[in-house]
This record gives sequence, structure tokens and C-alpha cells, in this order.
Amino acid sequence: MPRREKSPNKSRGRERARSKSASRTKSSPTKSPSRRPVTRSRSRTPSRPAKTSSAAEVVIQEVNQVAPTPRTPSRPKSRSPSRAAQKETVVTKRTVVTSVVSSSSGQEQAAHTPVRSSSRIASLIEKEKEASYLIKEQMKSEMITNMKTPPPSAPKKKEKGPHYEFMGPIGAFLLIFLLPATVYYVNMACRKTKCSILIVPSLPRNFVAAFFDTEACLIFFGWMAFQALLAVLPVGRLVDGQPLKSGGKLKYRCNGFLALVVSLAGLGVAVYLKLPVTKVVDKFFKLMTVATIFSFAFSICLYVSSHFVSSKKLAPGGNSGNFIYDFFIGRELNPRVGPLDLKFFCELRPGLIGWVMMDWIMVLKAYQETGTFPPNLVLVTVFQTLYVADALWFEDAILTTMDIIHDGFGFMLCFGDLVWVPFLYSLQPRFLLESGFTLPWYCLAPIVVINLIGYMIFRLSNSQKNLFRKDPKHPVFSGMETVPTQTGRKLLASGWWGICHKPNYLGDLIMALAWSLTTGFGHIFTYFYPLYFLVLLIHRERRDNEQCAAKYGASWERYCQRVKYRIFPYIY
Ligand SMILES: NC(=O)C1=CN([C@@H]2O[C@H](COP(=O)(O)OP(=O)(O)OC[C@H]3O[C@@H](n4cnc5c(N)ncnc54)[C@H](OP(=O)(O)O)[C@@H]3O)[C@@H](O)[C@H]2O)C=CC1
Ligand SMILES: CC(C)CCC[C@@H](C)[C@H]1CC=C2C3=C(CC[C@@]21C)[C@@]1(C)CC[C@H](O)C(C)(C)[C@@H]1CC3
Repeated sequence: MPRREKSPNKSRGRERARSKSASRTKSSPTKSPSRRPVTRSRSRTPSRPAKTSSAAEVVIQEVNQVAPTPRTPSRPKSRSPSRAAQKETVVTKRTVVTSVVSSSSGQEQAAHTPVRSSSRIASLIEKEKEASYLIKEQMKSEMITNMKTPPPSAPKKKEKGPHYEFMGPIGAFLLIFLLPATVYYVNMACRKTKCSILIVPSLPRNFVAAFFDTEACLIFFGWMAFQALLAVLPVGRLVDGQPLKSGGKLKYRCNGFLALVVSLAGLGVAVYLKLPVTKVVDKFFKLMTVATIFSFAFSICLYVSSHFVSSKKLAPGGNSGNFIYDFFIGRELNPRVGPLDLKFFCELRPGLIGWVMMDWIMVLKAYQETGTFPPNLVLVTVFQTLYVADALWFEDAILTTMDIIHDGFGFMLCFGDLVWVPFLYSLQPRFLLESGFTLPWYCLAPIVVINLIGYMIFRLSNSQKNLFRKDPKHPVFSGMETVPTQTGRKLLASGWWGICHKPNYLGDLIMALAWSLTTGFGHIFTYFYPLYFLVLLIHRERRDNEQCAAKYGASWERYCQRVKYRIFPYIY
């Protein structure tokens, strides 16, 4: 295949070739098959040694002959950035052209035998059609590449404003107040007898005493310090993060599962020693207030300190220049204090482990109050413990999530990790503790099944993708459909990832539903978690979809054509 230089005229040349090729396909091919250059070029050179090439390549060769790209003779030989970009485009082109949907078993078709029969001709026509499709794909991908790397001579595009998410600064401003208000409202509306949106929470007379005390401060900061200490212990694997914009990779200490075990064991010891651990539940609202104030203060510190780091350390999305928006989304990607990575720590340790601790303390309190272990309270606590234990066992998988790679560490994640997760995700157990609501075993059995199904989908799909990212050549992927991309990475288009774009979200949502089912059907707010989660995951899927479209261009489109549904097969 002749090497071709990229030039501004190239696309036009190829467009011409494409229309010629298309018109050839349209004109009755059986009548004049020998006029097609594919046939001609091969029958003219019968003595050429047989070289295996794909049908698409053959047609590309043919296109090159029909419409040779005008060369730019005076182009300097030195490897300028634009030239490097051109080379990259050539490589991209080849990747996309050679196989669009390939099979890992490597069964790519090779066609280079002289045309002898009409069936052969028909098959070549088929291939030509395919190749013409591939050319289209290639052009799309090229357009995307060109969009990313404009030639130096191209006129400068009008600067676009920052790309905002969450409805921009106004959305961010509203969320900064709405999120804390929601946590308070939902928890205050969930009382002993009812958990309903219709209950307007009444504010206590002595507001400060009801929502704040120094003991709660001590518990909160003691807990944070204890978890931070466990996180920096030189125990557990040191795992490399994803490559950074600034080059290199950060290292992360992964000992989260150990931290969970130590924390739960510590709780066991405290109970054995008859320490007043149920104070934590009694001071639920006070702890929530301390955590909320801390989140605001911490996010302000993060915002201020982000102005003292190099621009390479900033998150791609949180550097818009708008104070409110950047404060909410977070400016710095991976803020660290000594060995402690603040975002990684907050996302997995104090909030997540704190949530499970709170659940078990509620079980203990229920036992102290009633002398029994309410089965549905125990069940939902076991489910949530399994969920958190899973997250910490597969701790390093979080290093590839958009929170760690893409989002900065600002108010959204800070508040989400330290307040939203522990104080809202524990709503069902808190309701069960307060209301004493129970369910018979024949209602609990199907809930166990639903949770297990959800967990299986969540875990197996996450593990399949993680393994595929680590070792795409692993034997389990042989025979599975994949979509190659111009980045060199492939997208898995069968197995769990051939059912819908986010099988892991589907499993997560099924589990969320199972947790709420333990509270029966009488109280809408105990379904707050699955409802909010549905909105969060639909929004998150769309954000990820945008990011993948930007990353993978035409290949992502191809993947979306192959895998039609986003989260719910046959529905959405
Ligand atoms: N409990 C909670 O509150 C929350 C839980 N979660 C859970 O966290 C988990 C991780 O979620 P999240 O990080 O959002 O999303 P994913 O785990 O789905 O990761 C998305 C990334 O995976 C890669 N990818 C997407 N499709 C494919 C494919 N077909 N083949 C190979 N790679 C693909 C892409 O990255 P690349 O190509 O660069 O590898 C993409 O950016 C989920 O299970 C979710 O349910 C998430 C948010 C909140
Ligand atoms: C309050 C806002 C509207 C949104 C806040 C979002 C955060 C609560 C979530 C963003 C991503 C999260 C993840 C988990 C918990 C919730 C947050 C912080 C996660 C740690 C839960 C356990 C999973 O197994 C996981 C895959 C490790 C999750 C990663 C993302």
C-alpha cells in the first residue's frame, strides 16, 4: 500500500474516490465486473507474489490509484508536531480501516485470489461495500483527529467558553445549598412512625444544642484521624494510578479492606468493653452537622490551595475561572498531604466505612432497645456491609473511575463522600431502627435473591472490564467481540458489556432497590436512595458517554451501534 502524505486536499481526493467507488457499486456490477479496478488491478498482475491483505486495504489501494493524493513537495522532512500528528492520522486510518469490529480470535478475512467466478465477484462487491463503509468510518475518525490537532495554517477557531456540567455556575450554586438541605430534610422527615415527603420537619427550639456539640466534633475528628492513620500505614499494596497529564503516575496505598476489618473489630472490642458506642446514633444529627461544616471548610481550603499548584495538576473540568463552579467541581485533580491522597482517602475510607459502622451500631441499639435483632435491619446491614467490603477489596479499581481520573476534588465529592454517603445511604437502617418495622421470612427471601442478582451483575461486569483493561489478551476474551479504537485500546462489545453500556450500573441499581425493599412499601422516603441513584447514574452515564465519545471518536459510535442500550436492556 503506497504511503500517502496527508494534505488538505486529501479528504477531497478521497471524497472523489469514494463517490467513484459508490457509483461503481451502484452501476450494475454483474454487467461489467472487469471494469472495476479491484478486478483489474489484480488480473493485471497475476504473477505478483500473493500477499495477504484485507478487502478493505485492497479497496484503499484501489482508491489511491483512482484518486492519487496531490503531494506537497516542499514539506520539510523534520518531525514537527504537525507532522507527528499526520503520522498519527495515518496510523489511525490503518487501524480503523483494517478492522472495525474485530474478533479477539483474530479471524480476519483475507482476500487476494484472482476473480474467477461470479460468486467471487459478488463477494468482492460485498467487500467493496464494506470497504466503502470503512472509508466513511475512517474519514469520521480523521475528522475527529483533525478537530483535535488543527493544522498550523488553519485559522484559529473562535474560543469556546468553558464546558460546564451540572447546568454551570447557577446549577453549582443551587446544589451547594440543595445537597445539605436534602440530607437534613430527608433524615428529619424520616421519623419513628413515618418516613414521608409530606412530613415537614419541625425545627427544635434550641437549634444549636440540637444540631451541634463538642463531643460530636471529637468523635468526627477522632474518626477522621483514625482512618487517616490506617490509610498511611505501610501495609498493603502500592498501586500505580493512571498516567497523569503532567507525566508519570501516582502511587496509591491500597489497604482499605484491612481498614474496614480493623474498624469493625474495634467496634466489637468497644461493645465487649461496654463502651457507650450507641452515642454515635444518638448524635446522628450533630455528627451530620460537624461533617457538613467540615466539608465546606475543607472544600474552601482545597479551592485556595489549588491556586498554588502547577496548572498541570488541575482537573480538566474544574478550571473554568468561575469561582462558584470551580469550588463545586474541584480544581485540583489529586491533592495530597504527604503520603495521603485526599480524594482517594475521602472517597473510600471515612464516609464509606463510617456508613457501615453506623449501620452496625444501629443493629446494636435495636438489640439494646428490644432484646432482639430485627431480621430486616440485620439483612440490610449485611447487604450494605457486603457492598462496602467489595469496594474496599477491589480498591484499586477506583483508580480508573472518572472521579479519580477526571473530576477535581471540590465540594461535590467532599460533601458526597463525607456527608451524603454516610448520612443518607444509611437511611433504610435508621428507619428500621426508629420504626421497628419488620418483615416475615417469606418476604425477606426474595429480597435476598434480588440483592444477590444485583451483586452478581455488578461484580461480574466490573471484574470483566477491569480484567479486560489489565489484560485484553486474556483467554477469556478470545472469541469475544471488541471494537478497536485509534488510541490502541479496545472496547469490549460482548459479554456483560455487549448487553448494555453500563451493566455495572444496572447491578448497582438492583441492589439499591433490594435495600429499600427491606422497609416495605409504606414509606416513600425509604426509596430515596434508589430514586436518587437512578438520577445520579443516568447523569453519570451521560457524562461518561460524552467523555468516551471525545476519547474514542468514531469507534465509540461504532460501539454504540453495536450495543444499543445504555443501562436497561430493551428499555433505555
Ligand atoms: N454507590 C454509589 O453511590 C456509586 C457507585 N458507582 C459505581 O461505581 C462503579 C464504577 O462506575 P464508573 O466509574 O462511573 O463507570 P465504569 O466502571 O463503567 O467506567 C467507565 C469507563 O470504563 C471504560 N469503558 C466503558 N465501556 C467500556 C467497554 N465496553 N469496554 C471497555 N472499557 C469500557 C471507559 O474508560 P477507558 O476506556 O478509559 O478505560 C469508561 O470511561 C459502577 O459499578 C457504579 O455502579 C458509581 C457512582 C456512585
Ligand atoms: C451528592 C452529589 C449529588 C453526588 C455525590 C456523588 C458521590 C456520593 C458518589 C460519586 C461516586 C461515588 C462512588 C462511590 C460512593 C459514592 C460516590 C462517592 C463508591 C465508592 C461506592 C462503592 C462502589 O463499589 C465504588 C465503585 C467503589 C464507588 C465509586 C464511586
